[in-house]
Amino acid sequence: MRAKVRILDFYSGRYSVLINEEDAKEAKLHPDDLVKLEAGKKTVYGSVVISNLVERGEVGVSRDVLELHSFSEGETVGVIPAGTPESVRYIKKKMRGEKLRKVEIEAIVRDIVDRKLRDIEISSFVTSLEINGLDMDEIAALTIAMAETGDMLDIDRKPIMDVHSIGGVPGNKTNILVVPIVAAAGLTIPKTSSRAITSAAGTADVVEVFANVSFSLDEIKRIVEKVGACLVWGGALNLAPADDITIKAERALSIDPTGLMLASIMSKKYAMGSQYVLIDIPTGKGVKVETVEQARALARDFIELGKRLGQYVEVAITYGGQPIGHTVGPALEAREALSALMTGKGPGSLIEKATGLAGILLEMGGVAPAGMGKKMAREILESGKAWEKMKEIIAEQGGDPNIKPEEIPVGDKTYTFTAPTSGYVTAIDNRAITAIARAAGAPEDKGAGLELYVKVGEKVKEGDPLFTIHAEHEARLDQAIVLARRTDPIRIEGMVLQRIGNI
Ligand SMILES: O=P(O)(O)OC[C@H]1O[C@H](OP(=O)(O)O)[C@H](O)[C@@H]1O
Ligand SMILES: O=c1cc[nH]c(=O)[nH]1
Repeated sequence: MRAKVRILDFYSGRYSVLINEEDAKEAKLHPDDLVKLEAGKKTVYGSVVISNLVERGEVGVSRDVLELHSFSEGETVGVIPAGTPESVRYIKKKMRGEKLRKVEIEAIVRDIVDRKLRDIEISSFVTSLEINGLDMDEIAALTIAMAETGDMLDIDRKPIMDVHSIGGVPGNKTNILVVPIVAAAGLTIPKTSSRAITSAAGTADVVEVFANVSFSLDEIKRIVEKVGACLVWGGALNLAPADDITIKAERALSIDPTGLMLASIMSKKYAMGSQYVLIDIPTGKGVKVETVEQARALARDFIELGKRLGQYVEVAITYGGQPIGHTVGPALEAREALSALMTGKGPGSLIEKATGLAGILLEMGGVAPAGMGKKMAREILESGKAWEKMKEIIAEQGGDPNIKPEEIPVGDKTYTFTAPTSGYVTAIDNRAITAIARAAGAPEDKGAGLELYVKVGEKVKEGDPLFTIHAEHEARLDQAIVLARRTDPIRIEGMVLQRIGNI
């Protein structure tokens, strides 16, 4: 059928195409059927919503659809039932645990990018990868398909360095320090990050507190050519565009299937033209990788995938047994990261990890002799050169380089938990900390999160503060308090852990 476009002022979080009830009956269209809107050479896919909000002969498009193509009011378009895409058959094949061929993976990625696959099918794909996994041939095919369905950055500088964490550990603002340290040493590092996947704040969510993170590829090229670095959100670019779409499904399920994680990270690095890549694998209880053996196996996969893509990859297995630094949540983490850059001082875990990772990159990039990278990274941080570089990045990304970290607003609805007894902190539950920060509203509410006052091994007295929850709304604070009471995320014990009787 042909119909006139009516622009409807709503976002539905999906690509909604409204069809009048009578028209739908005649065209045998049902709710959630996939339809193709054809306007000249441009084709857009969306899901049918049957509604008399539109007249007969009209097709209503939501604001989401307009993001794919700027239809004009009254424009005549073809509305064509699209049927089930062939790629759904391949998703089912993966559900049965079968290996996918390269062409099948390419078809799935193309259909994700073209929005031919709906949320339910994308969630099924992500779930099938969580359950049945991918082998290295499939991962390489997925990585290349994800990169090649988008744009590629071409920066005329060498070497191009990059760093990426697999995430999972709460408070991981580390790369906000690593990038300016490495760039201050004269290396080029165009860093893209995703938003939170399983955590309460991805690096892009944190940087967005004090600078813009959404740029076009041309703008990124300009920023990186000028200051040697950026800290931007990969999802804003047409860079590996399937990534941000699958991440939405992952975030909703709070899962990050290993094969998809490899492809997600490495497709972004490939598309940015990165030649030397450092991968951070936080390892410990309650994060994505719990044992050093698992971390080593994953490291080998990253290195092998890098070889197939023509990239030199090194991996750092880092301690992830408790949160990094003392803050969790976008604004609180932004305060901590900026203050560490500004003063060269901060929590041991943050400084130690950031200078350790930056040091490896300085050695990989050939500006520090072997074994001297960490020392050089620390000098760059303590001398204020990293902060000067960070100010340049902030200014280029539209933020205020004179920002005062302590003035960044954080959630003013607060509640502090105290030690119920004297003893030692024997464990901090990563998963519970993340869940509490998310219950408080992070990452969407930038001011929500947690401030932690203790680390594992520290001695506390009864009544000492353990952590404060920050929220922007009372209701979210209440939810977070209930969860914190239920999960008891900081374990305090005396030196005698258990008494075993003589029976
Ligand atoms: O912890 P979760 O949310 O699972 O993982 C997502 C985070 O991990 C990576 O960190 P980085 O950008 O390398 O610093 C991603 O880009 C993102 O910021
Ligand atoms: O960018 C990232 C980081 C972690 N996991 C992913 O899937 N992508």
